[in-house]
Amino acid sequence: MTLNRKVTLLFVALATSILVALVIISLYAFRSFALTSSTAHVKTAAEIVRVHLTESMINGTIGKREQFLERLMEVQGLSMARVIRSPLVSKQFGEGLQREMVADRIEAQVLRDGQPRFSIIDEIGEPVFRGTIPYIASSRGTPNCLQCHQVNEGDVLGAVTIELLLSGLRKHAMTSVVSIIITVAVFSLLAIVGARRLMLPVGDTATEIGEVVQRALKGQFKARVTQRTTDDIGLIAAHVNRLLGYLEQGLASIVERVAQLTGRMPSGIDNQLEATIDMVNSLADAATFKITIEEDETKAEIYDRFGRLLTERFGLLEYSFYETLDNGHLQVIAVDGENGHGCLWCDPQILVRGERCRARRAGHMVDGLTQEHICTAFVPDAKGGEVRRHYCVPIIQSGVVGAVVQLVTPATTAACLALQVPYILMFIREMAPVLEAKRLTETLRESSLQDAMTGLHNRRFLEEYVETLVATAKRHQTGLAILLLDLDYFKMVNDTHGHDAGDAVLKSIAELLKQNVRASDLVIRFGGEEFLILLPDTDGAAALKVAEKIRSAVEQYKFRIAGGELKKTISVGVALFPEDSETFWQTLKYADVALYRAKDEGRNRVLRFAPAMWQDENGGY
Ligand SMILES: Nc1nc2c(ncn2[C@@H]2O[C@H](COP(=O)(O)OP(=O)(O)OP(=O)(O)O)[C@@H](O)[C@H]2O)c(=O)[nH]1
Repeated sequence: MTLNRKVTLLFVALATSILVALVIISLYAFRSFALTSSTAHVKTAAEIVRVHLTESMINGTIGKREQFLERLMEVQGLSMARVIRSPLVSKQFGEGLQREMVADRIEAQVLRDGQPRFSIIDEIGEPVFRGTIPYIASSRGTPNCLQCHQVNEGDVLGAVTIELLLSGLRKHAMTSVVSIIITVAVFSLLAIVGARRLMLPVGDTATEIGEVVQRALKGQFKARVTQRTTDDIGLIAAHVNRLLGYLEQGLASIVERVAQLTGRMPSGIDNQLEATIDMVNSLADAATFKITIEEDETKAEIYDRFGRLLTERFGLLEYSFYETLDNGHLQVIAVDGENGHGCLWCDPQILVRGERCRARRAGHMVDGLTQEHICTAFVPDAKGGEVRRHYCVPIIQSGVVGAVVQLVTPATTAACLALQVPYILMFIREMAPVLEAKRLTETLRESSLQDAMTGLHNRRFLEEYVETLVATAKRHQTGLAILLLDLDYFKMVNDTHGHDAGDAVLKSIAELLKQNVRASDLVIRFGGEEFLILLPDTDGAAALKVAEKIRSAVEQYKFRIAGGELKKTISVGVALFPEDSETFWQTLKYADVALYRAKDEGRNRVLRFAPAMWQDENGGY
């Protein structure tokens, strides 16, 4: 029920109750008034009759009392007046007139007990007030009753019965009640109309707020509430509109950011807000996923984890992962959660002729969910039973298709997978650079990109990997910290303890450096006793912390050499890409400048590059 209707009903109920109460109170008041005034009138009339009868007795005209009583009947409003004798008076003066005999039970009772009786009787629709009042013998005054009557003080001499017509009084009462009803009804009506006019904007505003909130719950913040008044209700409407505007802008900017990050606008069938929240959650989960796989040791581990994610999070049981080999052939990595499986969902020819794979050839997504026969290499009935559909995603590594993820689903659930594809792509996007890094790392193990003595990456590795590193930092819009480290007075080790001792120290240092950074960070032997550490996704403060941790670890470390132990210190120069320079190599140069400033300032310290250092180095520029 609307607020307006409720208020109307309340007012109608109140007005009706007031009306009923007023009618009851008025009728009761009129009845009380009628009884009181009629009793007084009857008593007065009875006294007049008594006085007249007494006078008539004294004057000897008592025989003409009947005429008096008949004339009395002509008094307006008096319908009956009758005098009756008590047995005591009849005994002294005889029975009297016929009409002076006791006429009914009330008169008999009054003569018996000397108490007056009053009542209202309805005579054929005419309300009548009747009173029967006794005449009691009294010796007070002159003349008095006992002078003529042979009775005792207090005896009942007779009674008078008088009836008054109440129809006039009733008519007045009814007229008054009707006037009250009409007045109250008119005022109530005015009050209801006024209240409805007051409540109308409240009710309408409340209804509109309800509607816009319903829409907001579905992610639609465009609707606004009409501001009908300038009072509190108008203010509520204005506040709700401001809130909606804020939410609309907020959602728009989140949608834009999500679109930037995912390359896709979040679009729910009927709730864009929920779709956006889903995508933001997935982005966060994908970022967590990336952190996890960065710490995985091998590519196989990463593929395995991704396969489990497809099954557990997206309910996808059928899929294939392929990798491009150096000779351009494809290799099956996993099929439906199993490694070492042959080619199942594609023509095995793709393994020896990579171009046969459409995703590998084209370098973009192949949507077999909406375009059923888009790829002829796909085998839709590989497992028998229901025909399958597929969606293939190429993973670009160093500018070429390094791997292909093939998602497979029964044709009946193709639409469902199509809805999940954007979310799966977020995970693939995060996985791609990690896979590439792992791939490079794995290749490195048997390649010349590794320093033979320490097992660390070497300068050549850096030259090959730097492009990917820089692209990832730019895409993620995060800082890449560069730490250039150089052992202090290392020459002395060789000179004092021999070259082998120097080698042992360098190996220990390499281990120490690896232990003090994350698995996803890169430790490179940059020169003889010079090391480079690259910290992705790291800002200046965090980089200085890591550098200080390493410096302190080296300072405290006891290097074992033939014939004993020795202690060394290290100096560290820190620079940040792209904060310090837009090119990686210039940033590295800046780290070098900071390192040699650290050496100048006494060694065994960490120095963050500052532009002033570069100006000092270059004579003020
Ligand atoms: N044992 C050993 N020594 C090396 C290797 N590579 C470089 N060195 C030596 O490291 C020393 C580097 O010395 P310098 O560059 O003069 O500097 P430093 O003695 O470390 O003094 P700082 O000014 O503190 O750097 C040289 O004596 C090199 O021969 C190596 O692979 N093994």
